[in-house]
Amino acid sequence: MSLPNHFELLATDGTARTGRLTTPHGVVRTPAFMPVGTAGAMKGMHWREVRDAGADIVLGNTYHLMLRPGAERIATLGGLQAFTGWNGPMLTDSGGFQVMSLSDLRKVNEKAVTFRSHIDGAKVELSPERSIEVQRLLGSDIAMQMDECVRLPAERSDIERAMRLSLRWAERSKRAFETAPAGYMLCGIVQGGDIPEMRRTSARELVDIGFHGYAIGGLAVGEPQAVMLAMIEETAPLLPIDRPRYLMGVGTPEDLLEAVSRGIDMFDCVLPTRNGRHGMAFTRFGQINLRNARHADDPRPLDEESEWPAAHNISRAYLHHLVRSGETLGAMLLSEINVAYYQHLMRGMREAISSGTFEMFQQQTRAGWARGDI
Ligand SMILES: CNc1nc2cc3nc[nH]c(=O)c3cc2[nH]1
Repeated sequence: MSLPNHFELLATDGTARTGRLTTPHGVVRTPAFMPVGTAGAMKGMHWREVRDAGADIVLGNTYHLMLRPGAERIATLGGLQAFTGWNGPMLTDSGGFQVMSLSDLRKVNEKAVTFRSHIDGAKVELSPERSIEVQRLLGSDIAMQMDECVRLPAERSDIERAMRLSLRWAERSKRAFETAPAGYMLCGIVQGGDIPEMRRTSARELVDIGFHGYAIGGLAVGEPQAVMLAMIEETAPLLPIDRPRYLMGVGTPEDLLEAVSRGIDMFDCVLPTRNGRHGMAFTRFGQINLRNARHADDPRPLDEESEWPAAHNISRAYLHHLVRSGETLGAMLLSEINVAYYQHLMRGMREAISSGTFEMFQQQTRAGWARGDI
C-alpha cells in the first residue's frame, strides 16, 4: 500500500535533484545535510547557530535518547522539539545501528536486538515495534525502520541474512507505524552490503512494501568510496524518483558531492562537529588541521570569503592557540565553522541544480579542494 508523498521534486540536472520535503515541523530543502545531535544536543553548538548555519533538519539517535533521558519522559515533556528547544524537523534513526556499534552483550534474533545499556548495563530489548514506539514518543518527523546493518567486508551469507531480516523488519516497522498522525514519515532502509544483486532485491522488495522515503543503509561502514558509489549507482535508480533518498552516515564533502550527483537527497554525518572538536576545519580549500604549528603566527582568518563570521573574522593563530590549549571555545568555533561549511556546500548544490550548472559547480568545488590551503 503506497503512503502519501510529502516530497516535491523541484528540478533535476542529470541524476542530481533538488526538492522540498514538508514535515510537521517545517520544510526541508534538498539536497540536505542533517547535523547529528546524538543525545538531543548539537555538541558544542547552540541551536541558534545550527539554524543560522542553514540547517533545516537535525538527526537524533533513538539508542541514546531511549536510554537517557528515556522516550516516555521526553513524550511527557512534549516531545523532542519542546524538550530540546530545536523547533524544526527532526529525523531519528531506529537505534539498531548504535546497538551494534556501542553496546555489548548484544544478540540479534528474529524478534529483536537485545543488549546491555552502555550507560548502566541494564538489559534492553529493541524490536521493530518498540523502535517505532520510541520514535513516535520522541515525536520525530521522520522515523527509520529497524534494520540490521552489516559492517564491510562481510560474508555473502551474512549480508543476505541481514538484508532479508531487514526486509521482514521493514514490514513490521510499517505495521507499527500505521497509527502515526498524518504528515509524520517512515523510511525503509535498503541493505545488501557490497553485492549488487542483494541491493537490487532489497530495493525492489522495499518499494513493494511502500514507504514515505527510502534510505540507503549498510554503507560508510568500512568500504572504499568507490564501492559506496557503486552501490548508490546500483540502488538509487530502483527507488521512486518522486520520493526522498537518504544516504545514512555520509560523509565527507567529497562524498556529498559524488552522492548528490548520483541522485541522493539527504545525508547525516558526525564529521563536521566531531572533526571540529579535534581541531580540524572544513573549508573551500579542503581540511585544515589547526593543531599544526604552521598556523601559530598566521593572522589570516580561515576563509576571508566565507559568510560565516567565525570563519572570516577569527585568526588562524587564535584558533591554533585555542586548539593547542584545549580551550572549549576552540571546539565550539570549529564545530560551527564546519556545520556552516557543510550547509553552504549543500546550498551551493541546490542552487547549481536549480540553474542547470551542477557539472560546473562540481568542477569548481573540486578545484578548490585540490588547490589546498596556501
Ligand atoms: C557512519 N556510517 C554509517 N552510519 C550509519 C547508520 C545506519 N543506521 C541504520 N542503518 C544503516 O544501515 C546505517 C548505516 C550507517 N553507516
